[in-house]
Amino acid sequence: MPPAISATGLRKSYGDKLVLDGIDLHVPAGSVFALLGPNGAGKTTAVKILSTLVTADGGQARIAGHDLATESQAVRAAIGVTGQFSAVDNLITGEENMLLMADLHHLSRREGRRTAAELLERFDLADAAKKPASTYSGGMRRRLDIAMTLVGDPRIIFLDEPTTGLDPRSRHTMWGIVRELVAGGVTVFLTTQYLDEADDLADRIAVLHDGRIAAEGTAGELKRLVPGGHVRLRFTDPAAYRCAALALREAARDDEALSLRIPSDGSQRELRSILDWLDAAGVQADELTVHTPDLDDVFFALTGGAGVPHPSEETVR
Ligand SMILES: Nc1ncnc2c1ncn2[C@@H]1O[C@H](COP(=O)(O)OP(=O)(O)OP(=O)(O)O)[C@@H](O)[C@H]1O
Repeated sequence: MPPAISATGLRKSYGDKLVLDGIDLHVPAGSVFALLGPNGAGKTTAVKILSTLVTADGGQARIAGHDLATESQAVRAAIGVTGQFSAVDNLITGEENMLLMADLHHLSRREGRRTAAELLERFDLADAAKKPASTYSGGMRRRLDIAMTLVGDPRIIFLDEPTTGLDPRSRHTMWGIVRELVAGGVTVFLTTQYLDEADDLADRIAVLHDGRIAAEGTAGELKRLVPGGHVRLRFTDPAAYRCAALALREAARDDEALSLRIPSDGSQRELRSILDWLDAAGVQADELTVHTPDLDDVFFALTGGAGVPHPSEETVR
């Protein structure tokens, strides 16, 4: 099977603003690929190019085995796109939107009704089917958008920031939808600004920064790129803290918080040696936290941003 997407050297400028400065992408069929980047990084531009909506200034790409430049019709037939440039018409009902899509795909009236009903049901929109799309919540609208895309039974789906602006429950619903699509053999190319989303959903992740792919790999591979693993010991007794700080010379001190940060890969061996040392010195730490690098570390290391708080720490008391 050809890769779902393979692109080399994609370039795009708007006026004198260089948005994509030669990016390579390779997405195996049946996988989830996340293009990760902050606002304005060029994610939407990449999606628009790969889905034939915008022409690249340079580079080549094949989508589902078809050349993007010379076989754009075949590319269009193989893909579905949903995202910031949503296809949902707010003035008509969810069902009417679906039937319009069915018409566009030349389904018979009967087939169109059946497909529409099936998809509306699948995306939990059956109850709202007869209401105008303008009354839908953000989550419902995204679900309708995806349902409309699926009318054409695409093998590759582009989801441009599928969860931006959604509440946590709708985000998780959307993640479930992506997993279902992939279980059905669809390839998903998604863009996101959320590290947890890429971590959770994607087989491979590319970080877009300054118009280039700053790094690409599995979440695990990316996390191994950056240092940042450490063990943090927290004390409530200032004397115990001082005693530990004097002995553990490699530790970074935070005198105010009475905490020590020791570089560590978080392995059992290293944890044991820290605990052994504490025991031998008769020092009692009140809290021990193991921090392994997460995608935040990767992202900020690659894009030069400042650190952010880490919700993924595991605390042992
Ligand atoms: N049609 C256009 N004309 C001029 N500039 C554009 C056009 N489309 C995008 N840009 C610019 O290109 C840059 C990348 O935009 P793009 O929408 O691809 O970013 P993005 O990563 O998808 O960000 P966002 O999350 O905000 O959508 C931005 O600076 C944007 O202002």
